[in-house]
Amino acid sequence: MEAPVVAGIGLSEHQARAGLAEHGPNEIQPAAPRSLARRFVARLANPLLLVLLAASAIAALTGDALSFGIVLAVILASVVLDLVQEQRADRAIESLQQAVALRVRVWRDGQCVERPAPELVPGDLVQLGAGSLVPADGTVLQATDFFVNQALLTGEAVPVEKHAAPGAPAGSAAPAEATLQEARALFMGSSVVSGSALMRVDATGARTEFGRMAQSLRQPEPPTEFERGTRRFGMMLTRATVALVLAVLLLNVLYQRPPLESFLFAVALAVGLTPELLPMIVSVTLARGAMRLARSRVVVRRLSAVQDLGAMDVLCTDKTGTLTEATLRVERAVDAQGLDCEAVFELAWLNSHFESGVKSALDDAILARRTPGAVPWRKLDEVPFDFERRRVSVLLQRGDERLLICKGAPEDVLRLSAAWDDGQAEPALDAAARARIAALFEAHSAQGLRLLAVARRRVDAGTVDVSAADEHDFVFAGFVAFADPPKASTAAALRELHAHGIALKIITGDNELVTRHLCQALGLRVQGVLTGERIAQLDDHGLRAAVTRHNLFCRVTPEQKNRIVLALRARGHVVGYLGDGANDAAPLHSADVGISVDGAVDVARQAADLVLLEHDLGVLQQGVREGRRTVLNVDKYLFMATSSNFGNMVSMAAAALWLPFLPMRPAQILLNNLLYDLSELALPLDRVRESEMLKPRRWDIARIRRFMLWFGPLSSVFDLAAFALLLGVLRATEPVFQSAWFVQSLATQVLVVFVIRTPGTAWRDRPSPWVAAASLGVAALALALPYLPPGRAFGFVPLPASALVMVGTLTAAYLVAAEALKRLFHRSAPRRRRRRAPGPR
Ligand SMILES: Nc1ncnc2c1ncn2[C@@H]1O[C@H](COP(=O)(O)OP(=O)(O)OP(=O)(O)O)[C@@H](O)[C@H]1O
Ligand SMILES: [Mg+2]
Repeated sequence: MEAPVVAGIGLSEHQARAGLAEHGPNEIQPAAPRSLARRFVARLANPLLLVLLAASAIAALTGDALSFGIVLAVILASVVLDLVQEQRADRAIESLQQAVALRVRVWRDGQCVERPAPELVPGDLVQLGAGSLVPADGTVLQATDFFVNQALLTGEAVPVEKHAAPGAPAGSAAPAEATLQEARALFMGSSVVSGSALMRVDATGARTEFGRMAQSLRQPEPPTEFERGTRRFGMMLTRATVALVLAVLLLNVLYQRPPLESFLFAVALAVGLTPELLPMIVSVTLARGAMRLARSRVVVRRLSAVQDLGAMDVLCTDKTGTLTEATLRVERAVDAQGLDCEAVFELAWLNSHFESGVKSALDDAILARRTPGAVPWRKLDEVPFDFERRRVSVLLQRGDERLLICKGAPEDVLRLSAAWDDGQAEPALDAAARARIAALFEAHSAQGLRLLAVARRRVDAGTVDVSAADEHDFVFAGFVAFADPPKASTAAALRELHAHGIALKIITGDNELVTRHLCQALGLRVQGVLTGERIAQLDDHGLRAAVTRHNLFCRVTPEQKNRIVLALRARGHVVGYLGDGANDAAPLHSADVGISVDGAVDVARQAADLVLLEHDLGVLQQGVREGRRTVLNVDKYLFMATSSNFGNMVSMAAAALWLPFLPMRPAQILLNNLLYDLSELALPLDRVRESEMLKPRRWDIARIRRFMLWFGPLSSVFDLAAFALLLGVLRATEPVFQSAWFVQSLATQVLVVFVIRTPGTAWRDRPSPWVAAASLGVAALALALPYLPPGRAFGFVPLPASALVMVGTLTAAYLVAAEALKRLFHRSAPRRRRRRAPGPR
């Protein structure tokens, strides 16, 4: 149906629902709804499990129905365990993310309402204003001074003006091939720089230009360091597993063991080796971190950002509203001679009043100082603000009089001025006058006052529109000075970040003097200042060399902000970026962790991984700690998986060769594995040592590999001792051997957590009660199983006293040895190069 053009009508909710059913949600890659059933199937599609199922089904056919039943039950139990945990975490996160999803103002049933962007359908009428993201492809129906940035599609950062095509029948369909240059065509992914417009949605989701482009490029987000690490680790174990299984199979065939049982044994070993809980442990720890952060009103939009936050060692931030109060105050308005002057303020006020771009904190302060009365001026046109020009001009009319008023960064406005206003006349702006004005600017800046310069020019009565080319030969009027005090909480928050090993860099569009003053107020040591001018002369290589030495970047353009972040990343830093403006969108996106605030413009908020709902930097430090906790707890899991668990499986494979029977039956191995997994469920809840929290925590696969090489053999030594004692001294029968070995293997695997979980002394560093309960509980269960009826089903028999003593002694000895080895391990840790973090004195 044809959408009516009149704002105030739009689609009805009924039509919108029908449209949604027809066209689907307005999303580029609609997240496939992952039902529990589908996840379940996906999990079962693990080739290892399938092979195991098939093999035990064959075993069932040959008469061993019980072991098939057990295998099936154990597999189901572990898959369900995993799924339920993951599903719960996902739910909680999703509901959090709803809170910061992109919302649009759309006309429904004759009223302008706010709706999530995915609910838009073709035909919807959408209201756009400065700072909005264009949520779909469409046509401009009405516009006032409406400029958009289409850089995402064209790569060109200069804002282009869009308007309803003159004479075009309102509401007519968009041409089939709407080109980007077309003045009334709007495209998803562009952002509104200034002005306002009513837009009719023509295409949504994957059918938009942006959707098509995304489809053809289809660049999945590059995996984070953490994801790469876990994947590589998984590969490493998989390779080890495959080699082991093949070797066991081959040798069993050589020894002419029963092929089916050998095969089942090998596959069960492989299942035991796979850290199948790793994805769940990672997502549950991350989700827990995210939920804790939510309590401090921080919304995590990308879950793995929590971990990146823990790894972050450099935080870049812009200045206004993040380090300083969100609201500024006009201190004074002065003329070119430094005298208080209301006329200067009046010009600034007119400029802010008529400007239609994103109202910055500076505009808010100007507008707040005076209550608007009747304004004799009428606005004709505007050259909107952008962060490259750093100024905004409006063209006003009063009777025959036409005035172009410009306000912006003092250096630039001064450069564009040819004369100055001394109250009576307009003398030329000679070198002496320029020097005087520059000195005035510096004197104010050095007191921490932010200055905007104001200038004007009379233009011919015939002029109705202006562009950036008209911004010249101004008459310099004066300055408006703003107080931009640091937030009360900032200094403490920065000290905390510093104590946590994070270097701070300020990247601002503002000038050096003001920024230095702020640093002083915050007690931040200035290591070096790099200005936008200087950065423009550096190539990427030069910038890379410079970024680490400087911690203040002033008068930089949005593109330079991005270059700085990329240079820091290229130097191997894990970079966080905190910002709220349209000029922060690109660096927010390219940083490892983009952090924005709730009041930020849409582009910035949507580019961020984390959104702070509360304007308090203190929560950042809490986020950092959550991130580090995650990495540390995931490390514990991996240390566990690579020490006893891995060692036990390897020993079993080796033992299978010279034992007259299997060291454990396939079903017993699976049960062993399931119980071991159970004991680890509480790991995400574990405490971590304070000393461990104070350094950035990066994924360190080399360290885990080293750990494996130290602890794997230790475990094997004790395993082989057990085998030798059981067989040689205790003369154990097959069921006794298997029962005893089951108990010992499980006890060592689960109890070693108390040793591994801390680099300190095991008994001085208390674990979370959950972890303690889970480990002790599983160890007790293992001990009890041979005496319980279900244990019989698995082929366990009660242990003779001698076997019990042996198991107890060996387990205790193993734990003591592990504790000793751990100290050596942590003491011998290769020292990482230390980076000096600039920060508070
Ligand atoms: N509304 C405005 N009108 C005129 N000039 C402006 C306006 N907003 C910003 N400017 C100019 O552009 C410069 C850069 O803008 P802004 O300070 O917002 O950049 P930023 O990099 O986000 O810095 P900050 O750290 O202060 O947030 C300002 O220092 C000021 O000179
Ligand atoms: Mg800013």
